[in-house]
Amino acid sequence: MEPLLRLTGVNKSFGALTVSDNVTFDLPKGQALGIIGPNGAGKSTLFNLIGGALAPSSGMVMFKGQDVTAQPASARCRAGIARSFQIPHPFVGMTVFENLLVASSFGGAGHHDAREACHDILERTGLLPKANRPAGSLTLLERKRLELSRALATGPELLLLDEIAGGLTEAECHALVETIQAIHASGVSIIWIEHIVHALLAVVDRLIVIDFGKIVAEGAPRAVMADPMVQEIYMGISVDDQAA
Ligand SMILES: Nc1ncnc2c1ncn2[C@@H]1O[C@H](COP(=O)(O)OP(=O)(O)OP(=O)(O)O)[C@@H](O)[C@H]1O
Repeated sequence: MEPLLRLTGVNKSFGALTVSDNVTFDLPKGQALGIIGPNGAGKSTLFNLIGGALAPSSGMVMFKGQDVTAQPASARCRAGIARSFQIPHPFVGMTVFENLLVASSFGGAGHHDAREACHDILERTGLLPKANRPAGSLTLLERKRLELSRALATGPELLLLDEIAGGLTEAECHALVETIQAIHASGVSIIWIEHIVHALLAVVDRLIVIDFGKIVAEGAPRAVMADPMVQEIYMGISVDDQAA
């Protein structure tokens, strides 16, 4: 079966710095994929390349069997790729509901009734009680939920989540994980970059590790995390320390 997303030999450099190094992987429809790696490894850049904020130096991005490599972010959003950003930047002077209405007008969801669709999304993400509040008055958790809601309002088939659990308390993180699990269960495919590994492992079916722009490990999440090479790269535990 054709994958939902296919990256083939994707390269990106900023001057002499290679931040995406021959990245190749498939995302089957319905999968939740986690991406981890040290700071500066090139994870957010990969989202920029998938979402269309950046064009690769070489390589190909295919979505639903179409070559989208040359398409801008707006076209990829209409095609069904939505993204949440590491630092939420809602329209702070607008209400939560208005923020969703704006997002829904950019996507390809083709909602029969956009207001009803936005209402339903806020109910799913737990933000309905805040629908008429200005986005600028929200707490960090609520802003993260709004970021997620705005991405959902575009009607995505693929949701890219960039460190959405960062900065939350343990209880807030747990609540957000439950929301993301429900979104995944509703049929949305997910790629989630996250440093909070236990949150990631509660959702994803597969894990990719990136270091210096390269995929260095890939597979079943717990097997990948148990790989001594991954522990050395990601957690600073050297293979020698473990042997000692
Ligand atoms: N537009 C740009 N111009 C020049 N360098 C950039 C640009 N965007 C990112 N970089 C550099 O590319 C490297 C990878 O950045 P990226 O944000 O993709 O890493 P990351 O893995 O997401 O890191 P973090 O976990 O800290 O968010 C970093 O060294 C960063 O400084």
